[in-house]
Amino acid sequence: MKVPFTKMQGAGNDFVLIDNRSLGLQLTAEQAIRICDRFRGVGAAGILLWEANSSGRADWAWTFLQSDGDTADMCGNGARCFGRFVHQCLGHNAPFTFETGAGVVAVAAAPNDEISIALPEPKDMLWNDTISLSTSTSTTVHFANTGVPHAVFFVPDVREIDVVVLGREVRNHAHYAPRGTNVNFVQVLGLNSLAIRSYERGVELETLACGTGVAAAVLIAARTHNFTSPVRVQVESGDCLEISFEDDGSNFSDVRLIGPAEIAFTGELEI
Ligand SMILES: N[C@H](CCC[C@H](N)C(=O)O)C(=O)O
Repeated sequence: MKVPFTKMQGAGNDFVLIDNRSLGLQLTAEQAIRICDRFRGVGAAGILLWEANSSGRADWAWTFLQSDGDTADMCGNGARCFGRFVHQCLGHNAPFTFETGAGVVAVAAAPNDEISIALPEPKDMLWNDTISLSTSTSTTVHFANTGVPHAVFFVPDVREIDVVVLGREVRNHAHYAPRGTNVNFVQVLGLNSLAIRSYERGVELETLACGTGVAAAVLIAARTHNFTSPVRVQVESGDCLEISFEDDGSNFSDVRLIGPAEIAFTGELEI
């Protein structure tokens, strides 16, 4: 079966998008791994399937498969790419909602040809937690689930971090078992300005950007470094992502991720 796809990237986090509204495609883990393979397939961090929503809670739904073949509840950069893809296919830029494993996400066109998404309400936030690592027995770590789980470490210089080695240790740490966590190393550049490098579960490597990780880092910084909305975050690709939010001092709401989402190329998969 020939399946048309669009390869997209948002701040360097890349995805294969498929309009599955009428195809009835159900990809196996092996197929997803093959498609995402950078040598044998298209190459991507994940696959996003655009589907009809059956719950009545949103306009559309997606299925999100990562490059290891597993599913994940949410993806911030993927959601912006999904927004651009749906806009492109429908031929207009009207706001819409879609259902993810983490709840309903709202998409809107933003200035400068960017896309804005409203993330699910953050949960399980924990700051100034400690974890013992091979490099130090008591390291301060913060945590937030912004659709998917994120550990956050503040470091003096993100360039000095071995993201793959340290990220993998934390991702597989007993502290976050059994589901594991994404891991973010964050440098404060100034008030309301961060640089970040992220190790992603499901890709099992550093990626060039992680949108939900950026959101987690910003919300933690609001509590630990008095950050206020909006916050600009420099990601590993060199792009900048923006997070805006409402904060009543104890709860966050209306958390939005704004940034680029671009089509790289289109093609046909043989499935
Ligand atoms: N790249 C994503 C996160 C994917 C989620 C995933 N890596 C996991 O939690 O397993 C983002 O932009 O938010």
